Amino acid sequence: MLKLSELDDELLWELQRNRIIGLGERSFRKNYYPQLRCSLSRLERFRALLDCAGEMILLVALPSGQVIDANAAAAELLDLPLDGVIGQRLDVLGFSHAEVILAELVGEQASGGSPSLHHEVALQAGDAPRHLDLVCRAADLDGVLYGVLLGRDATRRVAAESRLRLAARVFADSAEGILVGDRRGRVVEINHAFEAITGYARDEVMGWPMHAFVSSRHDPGFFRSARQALKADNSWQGELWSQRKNREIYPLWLSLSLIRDHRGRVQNFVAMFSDISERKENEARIQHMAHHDFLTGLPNRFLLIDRLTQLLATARRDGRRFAVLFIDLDRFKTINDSLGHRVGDRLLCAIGERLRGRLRTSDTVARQGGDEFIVLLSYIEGPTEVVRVCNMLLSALSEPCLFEGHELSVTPSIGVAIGPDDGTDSDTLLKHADLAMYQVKRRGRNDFEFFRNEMRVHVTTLLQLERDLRHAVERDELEVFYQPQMDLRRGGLAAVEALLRWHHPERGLVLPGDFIPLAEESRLIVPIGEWVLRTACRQLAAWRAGQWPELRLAVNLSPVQFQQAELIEVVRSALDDSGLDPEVLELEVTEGLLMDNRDLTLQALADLKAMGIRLSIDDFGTGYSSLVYLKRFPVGQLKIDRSFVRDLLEDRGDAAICETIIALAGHLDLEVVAEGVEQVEQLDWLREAGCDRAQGYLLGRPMSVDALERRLSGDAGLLSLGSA
Ligand SMILES: Nc1nc2c(ncn2[C@@H]2O[C@@H]3COP(=O)(O)O[C@H]4[C@@H](O)[C@H](n5cnc6c(=O)[nH]c(N)nc65)O[C@@H]4COP(=O)(O)O[C@H]3[C@H]2O)c(=O)[nH]1
Repeated sequence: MLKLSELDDELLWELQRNRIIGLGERSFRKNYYPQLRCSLSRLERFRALLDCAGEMILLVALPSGQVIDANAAAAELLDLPLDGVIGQRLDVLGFSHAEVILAELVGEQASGGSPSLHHEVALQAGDAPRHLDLVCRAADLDGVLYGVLLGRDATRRVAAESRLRLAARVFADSAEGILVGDRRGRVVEINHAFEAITGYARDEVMGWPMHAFVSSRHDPGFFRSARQALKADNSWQGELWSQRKNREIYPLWLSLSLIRDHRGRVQNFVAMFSDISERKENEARIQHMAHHDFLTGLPNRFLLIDRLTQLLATARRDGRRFAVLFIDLDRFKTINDSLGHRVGDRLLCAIGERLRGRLRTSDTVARQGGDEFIVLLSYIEGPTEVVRVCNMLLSALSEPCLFEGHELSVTPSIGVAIGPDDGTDSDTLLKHADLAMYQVKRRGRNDFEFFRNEMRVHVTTLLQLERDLRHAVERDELEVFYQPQMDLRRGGLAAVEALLRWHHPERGLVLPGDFIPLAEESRLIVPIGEWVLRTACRQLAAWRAGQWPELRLAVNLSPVQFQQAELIEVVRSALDDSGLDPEVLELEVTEGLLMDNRDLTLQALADLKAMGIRLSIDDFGTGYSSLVYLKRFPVGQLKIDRSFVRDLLEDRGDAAICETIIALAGHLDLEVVAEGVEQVEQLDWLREAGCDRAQGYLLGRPMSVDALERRLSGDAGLLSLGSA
């Protein structure tokens, strides 16, 4: 629409003149023209006024909502030229709920009232949506109904409100506790999490000083440094001890910030914090686990080394001595193997408790693993003090413990090293205490010994022996000897037991007792055991093909060999290679192995049975046997330990044990072999008692192949004895 102000005077005149029909020129000029001129000017001023208004003004037809007129602010707000606004309907111009507004205006007018209606509408004008605060009113102009809409851009306010709402939501729902303080640090607002963490309700704490929540554990220096950081950076973060309403002290992680006004004056404090007690507990638990033995809860090797290092440092500084006690439990393995790991574990815990209970709190009791404990006696006055402690521990640890109906007792072997005299670093001290302990074991256990320098020589020898053993197979230094077993029922040679010998280049013949434990410890027994089995199977096949077609073979298997997944494959392949029938092979295992509940062992025992191999229990009667195991496992033979055979003629107890084992085997349909038969009388006694086989020096020592063949083919051989 053309504005009146834009028309030049002449044109305006023409226009007005044409409109005024029937008035004479003169009369018009005289009577109406000044009046008209005045009205037009007013109209023009009014128009300019509307256009100057910052608010949008729309005149819309009702009920259609078509814009009849609009001011400049409307065009600007709608982001359209004015003539793009006029003539358009409100909904087309992007007004949300235009229909509702129009209906309300019509309704209001119809009901006789015409109050202003307030609406907040969204306006989809241009790219960015805007918001308007609308004041609407219906107006009847000369009988025609119009709507007058005054609108103010509320986009910024709506956005600010929405931001505020969001902030309020975040504040309320935050899992972190939030406290807002005024410029003097008095609480003016808290959120729900604050209430949940501290136990205080909102109303209780309003106006409290913020420092009321900090525990008195902190010294003034702590607050000083926090204040300095706040001053410099407007924020501070750190760990803090706080106190809940129930007086519980707990750790929290706090972020404190300052809010300043435009002149830089502190207006508010905002404290955001989270309860980190759980995290701290977890950290402490992990820390504890990393430094303590899982089973006994005692310090582990890491912590032990740490304490040992500290003792060494103080010893260097102030010259005080301390003692390292290396404690190993005698024959613990037998208990573990025979009664199971559960009983073994409980015994270890009981020993740990006893050690802890008998020593000073300043001393360290650690578990190295297995049945080894280490005690650090800090600051000792002299050797007599250590002797007194060792004697006390010897008697305390050997007191019996009662578990699940078993009365168990173990004795300790204790090796002592004095720091820093016997070593200036932790490794050396531990090694020397270990060496001393080893000497106790060799001397017969259940005692203590101080480290001496000569002990080192012995250990070096052992290490050398282990090194040599590694090469023994490839250097062809090993040999299988065979010891005959006599059939006591029919006479004659029933079987041979394969027994390993080592021809050491410097030491000469080394017996198994001196190297099998080393081989087991280093797991060298696995390849060596395989070599023995293959060699013995080949030899048996040769003998069976020749002079002794009925001969059987007994081979020792170490528990360590049962820990290799390939054991069954190795046995099968040794049999296949030699062409032997599995029934002729007897594998000797210890009683303890049957009590080993490890899957690998149980599976291997079952597989051996399935193959048809006979299992023989070596040294029967010396371990913690349970008859249940004899039933449960595919045992075919018991070997009476030679300690019972040795004195059976003199000792009624030993004779009774031999009789009982023979009777037991009879009932369970097992074969019995008596070991260590050295006298003809023993042999006769065993035969009388119903023992199936005998083995011992009387019938032949373990021998090389040649020696055995010579011995058994001679007149004084086993056969002649057997027929005696
Ligand atoms: N005093 C006395 N002793 C007798 C008599 N008859 C036999 N012996 C000895 O008793 C041991 C019997 O073997 P073991 O109980 O299986 O005990 C064996 C066995 O447990 C182990 N061993 C030997 N060879 C092997 C092997 O190839 N593998 C494994 N894993 N262990 C083996 O070493 C142990 C000791 O073997 P050796 O020194 O050969 O000792 C042999 C044998 O020489 C006797 O009448 N009187």
